[in-house]
Amino acid sequence: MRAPWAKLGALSRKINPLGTSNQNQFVVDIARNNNGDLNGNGLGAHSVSAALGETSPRPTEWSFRRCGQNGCRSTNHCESAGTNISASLKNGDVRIDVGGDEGSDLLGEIVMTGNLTPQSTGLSSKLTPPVEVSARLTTKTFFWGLRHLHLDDIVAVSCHDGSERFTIHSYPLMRTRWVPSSFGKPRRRRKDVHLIAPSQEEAANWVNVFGNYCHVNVNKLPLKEQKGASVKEKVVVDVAIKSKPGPVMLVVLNPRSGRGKASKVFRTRVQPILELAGLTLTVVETTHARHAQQLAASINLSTCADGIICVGGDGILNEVLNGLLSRDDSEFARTIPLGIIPAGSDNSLVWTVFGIRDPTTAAVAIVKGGTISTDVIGVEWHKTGAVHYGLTVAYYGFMSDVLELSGRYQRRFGPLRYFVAGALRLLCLSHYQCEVHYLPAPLELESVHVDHAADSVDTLAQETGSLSACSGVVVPPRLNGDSLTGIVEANTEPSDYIRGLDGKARSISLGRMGPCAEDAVTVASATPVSRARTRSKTRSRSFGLNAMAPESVSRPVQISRRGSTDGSLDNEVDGTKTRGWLLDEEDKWESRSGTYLGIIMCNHECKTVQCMKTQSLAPRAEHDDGLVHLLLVRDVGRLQLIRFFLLMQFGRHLSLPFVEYTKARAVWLKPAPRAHQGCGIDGELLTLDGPITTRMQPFQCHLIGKQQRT
Ligand SMILES: Nc1ncnc2c1ncn2[C@@H]1O[C@H](COP(=O)(O)OP(=O)(O)OP(=O)(O)O)[C@@H](O)[C@H]1O
Repeated sequence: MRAPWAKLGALSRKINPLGTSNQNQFVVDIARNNNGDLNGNGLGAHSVSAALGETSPRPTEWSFRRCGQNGCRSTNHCESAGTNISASLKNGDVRIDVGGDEGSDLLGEIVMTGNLTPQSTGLSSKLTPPVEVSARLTTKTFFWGLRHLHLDDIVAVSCHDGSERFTIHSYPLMRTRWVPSSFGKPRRRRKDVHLIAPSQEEAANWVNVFGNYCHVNVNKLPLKEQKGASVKEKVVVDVAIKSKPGPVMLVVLNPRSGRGKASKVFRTRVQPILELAGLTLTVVETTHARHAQQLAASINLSTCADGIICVGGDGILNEVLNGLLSRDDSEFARTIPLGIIPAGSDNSLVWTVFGIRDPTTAAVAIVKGGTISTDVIGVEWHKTGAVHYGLTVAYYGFMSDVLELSGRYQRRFGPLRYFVAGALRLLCLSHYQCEVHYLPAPLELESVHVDHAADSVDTLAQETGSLSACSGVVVPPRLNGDSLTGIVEANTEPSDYIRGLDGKARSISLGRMGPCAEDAVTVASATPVSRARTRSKTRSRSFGLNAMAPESVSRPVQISRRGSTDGSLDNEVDGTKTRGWLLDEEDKWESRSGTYLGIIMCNHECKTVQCMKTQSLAPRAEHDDGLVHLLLVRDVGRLQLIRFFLLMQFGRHLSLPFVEYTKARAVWLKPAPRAHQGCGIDGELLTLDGPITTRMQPFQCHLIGKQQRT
């Protein structure tokens, strides 16, 4: 692990405005400790010289200012991080405020300082007697002597009432010692730091302060630690140790996911972390497909109000989400945060949104808390009005065929089943005829989505009124009637930007496409006259022998809308009454028909754990941008399909001439009658027995954890 001093050294070199190599000309502001002792900050004279490089001479002149602020008189407690000591090395040019800058990601603000004796374990405890070192806890890191731990890696502190000992439990990233650093990846491993405070009160103080950042286990010191430790007779100390009860969560575990080792992974690597951090868990192992959905649909939510942890792949999370959203109290159910422990095959969501691919890191992230809100896509079956929700991707074509076949190889090949099924499907490649219509995202939505990433979609929907309410997308609150006109204009002539293609890529694609490509990429203009007739005519042509022939497809359906009592709108589509999906702003819909290899609707980037780090299905997508990222892959044969998947490993497949990429607000899809009828949503296989519409939902789902620091 790289020492922060090294970071500081790098920073000080970076910001030297004179560009000189003379490191003496710096003034370093060091957050003080109340002993007036620089060592107390973990930045002693040794550290400062280390920060400034080995060539720096030792500081010759130091000036100290004592704190004394806010009645700070404790011998080992100081919160006045703003008070600094200037350690003048020479005539200074640059100030580095080590203590005060939260954004610098260096050391954070000081919370507590003091002296502690680390207790070494094993052989080293016999060779080296314990030595008292200065310790410091900041808002980001805990330092003791020349060692440190990031607070994000600390999951709990254990102590005994009336003992001066306490133990910090952490899971930092560590390299295997005997493996050279250029090989092998650092992994999270448990590291317990046993410390002895000078007195019981000080130990209680330390534990209470740590309690603000992690769980406190009282009277649960590890047995190893208690052995030989002088746990004194319980005495009443002035400072009581505060320990809050941990969250109560439900764990839904799919024992069949991935290689079928989810149970083992959970018991050995995840459960110990969650229990150490004080979580009260109810573990349910699924016994059959849809078990998780039934469970989430029927469980008493008060038993898992703090969250539901899904152990498995994207499929099990999808089941839980759909179960929650199918409840009568779905408004409340969808506020329950969902945690993910990646033990499945793809684990696309947790890898893309959190940058997590191993169960230990995921468990630590859940323990540390926080949530990330992510969009939810809803796929509605027009015939029945049923809606299936997803968090990752919905697809039709080659990928859904592969998904269907891969089910047969789950036991034999585990996560590799997708490759096996993919290779087999490639050998006997099918052709997928379908009709697609989509509502492109307005330019404004594309450019402002980042501003609204933090806002709740619900709030925005309320602020923006009918447009967002109807289409289920986030519309910037500043849009008024005038700017809506702008959207209409922007959509009547879709720009390259709207289609997600830069000018160069677009011209290259068009150049390479030739007449055949033009056929499939036909943009329908607004044709309000005799819609119903045009539609039936179009359909008969779309699925005819020459499906790639140039054609302009008109609106897919005849819609009539009625307001309903609950404020939503009913639609009548081809005589079938459906609710909630609206082909609003009909004149803006664009249409495609023909033979495709894939129609892919992404909710986020859709990275896959099994592939390269650079792999991304929709490189421009964000998990909270309120848009469906649509990829249309035309039927171009095996070699081009292989090329597509190879370039996807580097996120460069969008520049292929047979790939059309669009940011959309809604997508209407209908496979040809005799075409393949399978559709995949987050790895769940569903049957298409008619047209479906995919669109963003006006609410988000909350995932437990925060993005991992790189
Ligand atoms: N006990 C079980 N037996 C058989 N199937 C199950 C069981 N529990 C869940 N399933 C089904 O297994 C499917 C796949 O589960 P999951 O997504 O967790 O694993 P995965 O497919 O390996 O991972 P990924 O979706 O990331 O590729 C789910 O759709 C679910 O319906």
